[in-house]
Amino acid sequence: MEIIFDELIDTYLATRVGTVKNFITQALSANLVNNINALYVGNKLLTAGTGNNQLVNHDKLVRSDKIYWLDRDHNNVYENDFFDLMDTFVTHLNSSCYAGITGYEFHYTLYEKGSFYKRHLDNFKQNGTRAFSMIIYLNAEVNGGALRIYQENGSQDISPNAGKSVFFKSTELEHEVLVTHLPRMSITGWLKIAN
Ligand SMILES: O=C(O)CCC(=O)C(=O)O
Ligand SMILES: [Fe+2]
Repeated sequence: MEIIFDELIDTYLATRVGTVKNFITQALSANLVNNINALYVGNKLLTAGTGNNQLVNHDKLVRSDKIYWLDRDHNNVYENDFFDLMDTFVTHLNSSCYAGITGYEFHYTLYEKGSFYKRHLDNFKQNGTRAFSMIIYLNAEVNGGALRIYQENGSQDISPNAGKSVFFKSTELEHEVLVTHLPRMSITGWLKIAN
């Protein structure tokens, strides 16, 4: 596991965008997909908003994904496997990079066919507890839906394949999700620092 964590951290340090394949196993990915499908059928997924907590706009021109927050209290074995993995990663990140992460939040995300998320920044420095953005992709099959990351010297497209994780500083990099031509599933989250 440490090798995978280090690849994510090293690619982040080298290029400001960390990526690694097989951050989670294909088996865990498939089980998390099943969870999203059950949430979808049970009508539990919420329309995602933009902006801060005081003012959440459900602006379908900006983003059209649907979300559901993970929680250990759900007592779902796969959700807890995911949290266990994240706890190990955060411990490793804090001890190897003094990152000072004190918490996190993660939601399941479903982009239905035709959905997208326009160019944005995940956090503005003023109210910043979201230090790092992290996405773990779950799709066995991908068609469209790349994550496009903008840097000064151009942009980079990342294909959202099952097991892959992406990691970058939330205040630093603008990015967007291109239109997906298949349902696109992921876990999206933020590693937080104390305010
Ligand atoms: O799913 C992705 O690739 C990125 C999602 C994203 O940018 C966000 O939820 O803020
Ligand atoms: Fe984002």
